[in-house]
Amino acid sequence: MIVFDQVQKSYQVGDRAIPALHPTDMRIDAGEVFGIVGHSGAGKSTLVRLINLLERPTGGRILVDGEDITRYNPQELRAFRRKVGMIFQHFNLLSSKTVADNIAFPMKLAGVYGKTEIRDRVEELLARVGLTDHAHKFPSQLSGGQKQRVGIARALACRPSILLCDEATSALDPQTTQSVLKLLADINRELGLTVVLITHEMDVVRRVCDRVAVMDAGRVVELGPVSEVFLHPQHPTTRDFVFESENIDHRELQQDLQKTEGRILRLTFKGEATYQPLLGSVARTSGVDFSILSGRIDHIKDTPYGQLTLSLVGGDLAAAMREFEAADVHVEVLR
Ligand SMILES: Nc1ncnc2c1ncn2[C@@H]1O[C@H](COP(=O)(O)OP(=O)(O)OP(=O)(O)O)[C@@H](O)[C@H]1O
Repeated sequence: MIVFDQVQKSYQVGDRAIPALHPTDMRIDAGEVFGIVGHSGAGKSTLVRLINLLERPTGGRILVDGEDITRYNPQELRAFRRKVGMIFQHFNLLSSKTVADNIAFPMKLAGVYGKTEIRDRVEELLARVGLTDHAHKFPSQLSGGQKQRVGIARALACRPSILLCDEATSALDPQTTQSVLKLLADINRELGLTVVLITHEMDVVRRVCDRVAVMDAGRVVELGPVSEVFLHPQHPTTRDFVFESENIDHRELQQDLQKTEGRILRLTFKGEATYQPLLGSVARTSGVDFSILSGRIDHIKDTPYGQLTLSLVGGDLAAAMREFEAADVHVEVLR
C-alpha cells in the first residue's frame, strides 16, 4: 500500500518556489489499478514521480508498505527502486540495444542477477508481452505498440510490486491503446502488482482502473471508485473529462433540453439492471410517456452500465421514479 501523508512538492525556479502539489493525503491499495487524470500541468507526473522518489517531496511522508521511503539511505533507495517499474509515453528505449538487451538492461544495472537468470527472465518476458520473434530487432524496427510492450517487459524485469505508467498510451492509436491496456490489465490480475496510471483520457480510466484521482492545479479534487466518479462526477473538472470522453457538448445538450417538454431525468443502470426491459413496464404501470434524448451502453472495467436521458410527461411521475429506484436504477432529476 502507498500512503501520502500531507505530501507536497514545490519546484525552485530562481528565487521562486512553484507549487506543483499542494499538501495531499491519499492511499493507493496494493494490487489495484489506480488512475490519475488531469489536464496538462495539473501535477500528475509530479505526483507519480514522488512514488519512486524521482522527485523528492518538499513536505510530508510517503509510506510504502508501512515504510517511510523519504528516510531511506542510498542503498535502501536503490533496492526500493527495483521494486518500482516505470513506463513512459515515448517508451525511452535505448536505440543502440536490441529488444532483448533493453529488457535485460535494468537487471544488469542492478548487479545482483546471474547471467542465466537474466537470460531466462528475458525469454519469459518476451513471451509474456508477445515479442519472442522480435528479440534481436532494434527499437527503430518496431511499431509504437511493440515499443511500449518492450517498455512494459523492461519495467517488469526486476519483478516490481508497483508499476508506474506515465501517459503510457498517449502516443498510440486507439486500437493499439486497447491492446496495451489489456496487457496492463492482464499483468495486474496475474501478477497482483499495483499499477498507477497517469492519463488525460477518462476512457483509459474507464477501461482499466479500479479507482481514480482527478487532479486540478496541484490538488486532488475528486477521488473514488471509477464507477462512482465516472457515473456521478461532482467536481467541474471531472465533469469536463467525463463529457469529453462521451463526446457530449454540454452547451448543445442544454439547448436541446430547453426545447423539450416535461421532467428530464438521467437514469444510470449498472450491472444486470443494464439489460432489463424496464422502460416499457414503467410506462405501462405509471402511465408516464417518455422520449429518449440521449443514451449509451458501455463497460466500466468488466461491469456493464447504461445511461439514458429521458423527458417524461403525464402519468404518475413519483410512481415511475419509485419503480426505477426499486430496480436499482440511479435517478437524477435534471429539470
Ligand atoms: N522540473 C520542474 N521545474 C519547475 N517546474 C516544474 C518542473 N516540473 C514540473 N513543473 C511545474 O509543475 C507543475 C506540474 O507539472 P507536472 O508535470 O507534474 O504536471 P502534469 O499534470 O504531469 O502535466 P503534463 O500532462 O503536461 O505532463 C506545472 O506547473 C509544471 O510547469
